[in-house]
Amino acid sequence: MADQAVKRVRTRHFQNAKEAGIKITGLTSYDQLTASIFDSAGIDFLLVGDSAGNVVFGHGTTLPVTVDELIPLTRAVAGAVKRAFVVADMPFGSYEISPDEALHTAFRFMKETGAHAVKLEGGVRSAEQIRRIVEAGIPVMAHIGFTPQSEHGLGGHMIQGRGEGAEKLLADARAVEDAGAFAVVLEMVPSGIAAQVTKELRIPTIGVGAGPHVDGQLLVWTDWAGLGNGRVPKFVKQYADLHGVLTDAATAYIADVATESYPAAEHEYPE
Ligand SMILES: Nc1nc(=O)c2c([nH]1)NC[C@@H]1CN(c3ccc(C(=O)N[C@@H](CCC(=O)O)C(=O)O)cc3)CN21
Ligand SMILES: CC(C)C(=O)C(=O)O
Ligand SMILES: [Mg+2]
Repeated sequence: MADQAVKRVRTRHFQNAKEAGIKITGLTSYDQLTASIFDSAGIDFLLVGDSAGNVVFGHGTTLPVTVDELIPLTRAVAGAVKRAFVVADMPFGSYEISPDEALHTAFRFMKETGAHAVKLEGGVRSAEQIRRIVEAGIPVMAHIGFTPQSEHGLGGHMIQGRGEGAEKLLADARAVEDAGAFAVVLEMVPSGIAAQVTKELRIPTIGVGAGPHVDGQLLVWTDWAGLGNGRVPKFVKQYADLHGVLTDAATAYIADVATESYPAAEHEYPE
């Protein structure tokens, strides 16, 4: 019985962590195996990101990803964790039209997946959506700075919040806090402005390429584990070389099968 008493991470733990100066850690996950590994290791939250468009489905951007595609992935992750807080990323085209549309999409994720919160992109422009979802009792993680769903509008993978952009970033940060977001992702912003936003807000800031002076960090797990083809954004630290490990394993397997080294006696069923 005792080991069933793993205390789940909840929104108040994000707030408490900020107040206590304890860093929050997050990774993306899209399947039950990685979710279970990261959860057991003690990660605080898992984001089922629309970055699945890049890393699961092989699109060049997140734009083609649909709610129907993310729901089964999110259900797999939410079903695998004992402690981690699971955030469902709302994809491009599933919340922008109106607060009603945003709430409808958030309801789908909450009812059909077991996620604990939703995330959507945009500051001032998404504030009414955030407010509506929060009023329905669903926690919202906001996402400002570089917002990948707007990459064509922003002109590429551009650092946000520099120069004149600092005021816009601060306005976006204040807007999502006022709208009731429990945390905010700051993506690809200079460390100084991220530090300023972090100091000004009561809610925790989660950095993705925002330097160390934020309340938590988040990375796309396949970048972090070196599973991709080597091209990762500057802000990524690769903690493993899964691309190399799996390449070596596949090469060895192909050679073993060719030479009948695999299967060996221990892999055969007796007559
Ligand atoms: N695998 C993956 N990792 C991510 O971090 C990520 C996704 N996919 N998909 C959704 C968004 C898109 N993001 C990205 C994608 C590319 C860069 C990038 O290549 N940045 C370059 C500089 C800009 C450029 O030349 O395009 C860098 O070196 O930081 C950054 C963020 C972050 N998110
Ligand atoms: C990069 C993070 C913030 C994200 O939105 C995603 O993985 O989709
Ligand atoms: Mg995303």
